[in-house]
Amino acid sequence: MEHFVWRVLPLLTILISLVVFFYLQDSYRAHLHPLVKFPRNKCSLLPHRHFWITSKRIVTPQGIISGSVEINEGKIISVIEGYSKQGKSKQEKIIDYGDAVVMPGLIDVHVHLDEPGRTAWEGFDTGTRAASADLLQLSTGGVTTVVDMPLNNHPTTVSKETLKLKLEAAENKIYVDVGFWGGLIPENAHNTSILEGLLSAGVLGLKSFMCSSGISDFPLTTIHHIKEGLSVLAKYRRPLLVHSEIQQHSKKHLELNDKGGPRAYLTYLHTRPPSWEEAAIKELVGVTKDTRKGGPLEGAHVHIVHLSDSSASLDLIKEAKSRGDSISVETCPHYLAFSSEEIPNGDTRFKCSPPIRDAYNREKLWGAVLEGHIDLLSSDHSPTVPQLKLLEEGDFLKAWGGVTSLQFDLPVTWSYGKKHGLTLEQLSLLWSKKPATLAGLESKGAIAVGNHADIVVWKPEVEFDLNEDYPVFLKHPAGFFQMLVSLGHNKRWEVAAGIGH
Ligand SMILES: NC(=O)NC(NC(N)=O)C(=O)[O-]
Ligand SMILES: [Zn+2]
Ligand SMILES: [Zn+2]
Repeated sequence: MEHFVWRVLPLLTILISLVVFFYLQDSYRAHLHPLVKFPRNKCSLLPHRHFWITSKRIVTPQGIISGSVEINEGKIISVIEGYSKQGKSKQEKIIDYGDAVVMPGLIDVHVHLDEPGRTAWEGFDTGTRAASADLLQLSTGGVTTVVDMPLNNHPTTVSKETLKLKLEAAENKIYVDVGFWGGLIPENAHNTSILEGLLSAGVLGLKSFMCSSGISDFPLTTIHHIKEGLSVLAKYRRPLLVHSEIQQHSKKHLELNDKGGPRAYLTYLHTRPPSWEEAAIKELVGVTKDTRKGGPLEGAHVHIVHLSDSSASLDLIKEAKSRGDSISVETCPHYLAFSSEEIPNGDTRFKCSPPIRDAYNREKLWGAVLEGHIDLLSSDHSPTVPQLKLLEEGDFLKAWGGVTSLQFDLPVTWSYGKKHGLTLEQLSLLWSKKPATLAGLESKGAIAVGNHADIVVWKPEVEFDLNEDYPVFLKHPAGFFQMLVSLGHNKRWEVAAGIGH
């Protein structure tokens, strides 16, 4: 790859003293949500148990305030506007962050950590370390909770027994709080006791694919399986997350006769047109009508993961919402950052499903994010071992689909978002409040009294250099930042940044 002169990027800088508070969630409803907990003793940045943090920009549900947040034993016990140090005895621990932004930690509800079974792909240790990132190294991070997907790990998490294997694998290997989705597959869709076993063992909801997942022990479900799953989910008032693509008849000749062949990104793009997403979402909204108040599936919720099509598919979701269906949708930073026109032939790091579409589609996705039609953001961090990405051959049709991005959720969203007018309040809704609501994590997602003190402190206006020794904690660093630089996105921002080099 051509060597770029590394430029300052208007990516946000995480304060050197950035502090992310992780605390044991003792009171967590363990019987329902076995959130695997970040051990307190590992959080050495702030050894205080009772302290105040002050800032001129604290993002709260009531807006941005200048004031203080009081924290005791990992819980927020007061949020005071217009706080002043007067009256505080000197031994009280007050950490003043000036005008840095204090906001709820990010909650990434779509992460594939691949453990047990495929730890070589990621694993709890590197994945959750990247989520929090080693903040003292001026890195990124800011993710205080991740919810792990039931596939790419082996065995897949499709029963209370396999959930137990996951919990055991995660113990003492995590740097942030971790929740879990269970898997809905044909084998358990009609077995109410297996699904109830999963849900009462504490998964936060279920996940299914309407097309091939690329993983043999996680087969696709039809709308009939989905209806069965939703009838159990209604009882627990939990969501079903759906990979919403249904394979349409593929014009084989088109795929391979595209002038670029399998190395051309367009060849891959043409194999998964928006009609795949539209077909799946059309079937789903035919079922979500029953989730309305008083409907036979009231209490169940359908969440469309990683939407890429900003046209017909999004229109179907908007219509369903307007009719009162219990449905929500996410998109991911890679759909908001990149466009098909700029993806180099052979660079299979950009392969994911549904595919990254053109710039017009990306701008429409941004519009939907800013207008609130897209409820939340997630990374869909779906890494694999380098050899399965086929980076040498660059065969988009055979390479593993999935983007490596977990460590970069915040800087990438903000750096592109601020150019589209994204506000800090919107950022906090998209990455904290709404994901907490989807996952049923009532004590997370906002800086509010009684909530967990999961907090990220950062400075949106400051920039940092992106260079080869940038600390990437993911197991396979060929991830987002390298993709950004390989497309020269830094050059475009250089002017915007207006910073000398
Ligand atoms: N098995 C996977 O992780 N697949 C993932 N792959 C992508 N998104 O390309 C996904 O989330 O669908
Ligand atoms: Zn998916
Ligand atoms: Zn995924």
